Amino acid sequence: MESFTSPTVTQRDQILVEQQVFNIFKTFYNMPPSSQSFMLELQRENHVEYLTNGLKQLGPSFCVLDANRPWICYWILHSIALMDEFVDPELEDNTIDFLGRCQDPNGGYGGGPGQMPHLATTYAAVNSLVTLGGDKALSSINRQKLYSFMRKMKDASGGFRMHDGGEIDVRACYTAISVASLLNILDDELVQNVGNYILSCQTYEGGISGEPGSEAHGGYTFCGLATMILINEVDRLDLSRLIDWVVFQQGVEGGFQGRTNKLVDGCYSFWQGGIFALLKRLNSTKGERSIPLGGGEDSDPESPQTTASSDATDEGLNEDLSQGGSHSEKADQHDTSSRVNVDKIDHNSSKGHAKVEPLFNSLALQQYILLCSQDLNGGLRDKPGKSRDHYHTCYCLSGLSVCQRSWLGDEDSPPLPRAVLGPYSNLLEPIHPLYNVVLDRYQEAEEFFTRS
Ligand SMILES: CC(C)=CCC/C(C)=C/CC/C(C)=C/COP(=O)(O)OP(=O)(O)O
Ligand SMILES: [Zn+2]
Repeated sequence: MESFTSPTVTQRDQILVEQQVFNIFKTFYNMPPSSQSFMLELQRENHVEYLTNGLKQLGPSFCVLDANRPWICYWILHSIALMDEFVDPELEDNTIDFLGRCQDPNGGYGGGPGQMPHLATTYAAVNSLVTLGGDKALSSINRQKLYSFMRKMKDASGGFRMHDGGEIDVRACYTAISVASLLNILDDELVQNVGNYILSCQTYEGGISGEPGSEAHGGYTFCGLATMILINEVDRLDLSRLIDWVVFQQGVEGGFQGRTNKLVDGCYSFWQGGIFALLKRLNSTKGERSIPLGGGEDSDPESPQTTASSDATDEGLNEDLSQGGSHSEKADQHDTSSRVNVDKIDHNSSKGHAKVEPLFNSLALQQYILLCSQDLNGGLRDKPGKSRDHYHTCYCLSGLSVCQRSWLGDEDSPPLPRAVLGPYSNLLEPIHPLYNVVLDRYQEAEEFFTRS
């Protein structure tokens, strides 16, 4: 992965994007209601066609982004799953076989058949197989070898290397810990000192950088926060400053920027939006941790004020960007007693949820995704003027799913229609925010890897 070298944007770049976006909004608001409904509609059929065509091209002759083919599988399969669609059985079979050929005999997955195993493509391949689901896909993963690959990637400092001789960064920590957790092979050896590494990457701004001394960035903040939750050390982070940082990354356009003074981009709908989904669920984790989020003094999950409200309030949905009241208190001491991931976010429990108000403007983000990032012919993009691609399609849709549920206290009930911008048919499948896989696919995998 390249280091971030693109310069801070000039005021002119910023004004140009704002103008472009506001022109889109102006045109939209001047349209008759029937055309407005069309503009806000998720063009499911076109997206599925664009994605399915992409998947069909993944053969030996597919050379574009050659070292990224498991990623292309994941971006496409996850996007299709978010829309509750399926790929046909032959294509599914071919994809499982293809990923099998990317699996290294000594564990882990490379960017294509015969390529050196890499933690990022391992994460993409595993998430792809979990998304496909079923015995053939899930049992194709050699978990024993994968575990030994991960041990080889573990550095004495506690961090992980992306590949043999590769860079150590927060991405590597997240991809290793996420995969190990999902496959039920996470243990003390893998976890050791990861928390210290992530902690050393939280910057003065409150967000998390890719490596110590770099700039806070949404992609790394998501990775760092998810990792800390998975290893049960989240309360070591300064969550209050992290929240302050992330709420200020939402632009006037409604979309998120990845870092301070940069342009908004559709993919941060998930990298930044997913952070809110993680924070929202911290109060519903099993165990003793309870972090008050936007509920101020209502930190007791059993108290009447904080008992889950299964729906959003009218007042709340009409509010503009809600930045919440008091944020988290740092716990006095972190609990490392439970190294293995017993403290996962519990999506099956409807008990103990704090009253939820999003800490970001969920409707404004949905508007940015649908009006500015959506290519009506299929696929989603960074911003107006850019081309659609599978990466942005995946992360815009993942962000949209997060937005649609950002008011839900009880994840088991469907969102209110007014929490979903555009027609209710825009509603996407829920994801597990720690792994970014569709929730029911995660549940199938969890069950499979618990018993096998
Ligand atoms: C699981 C996994 C591998 C996660 C990776 C998360 C991550 C770091 C995402 C951001 C990657 C990206 C394309 C940054 C753009 O930097 P830029 O400088 O071109 O753009 P900017 O101006 O928006 O910062
Ligand atoms: Zn992007």
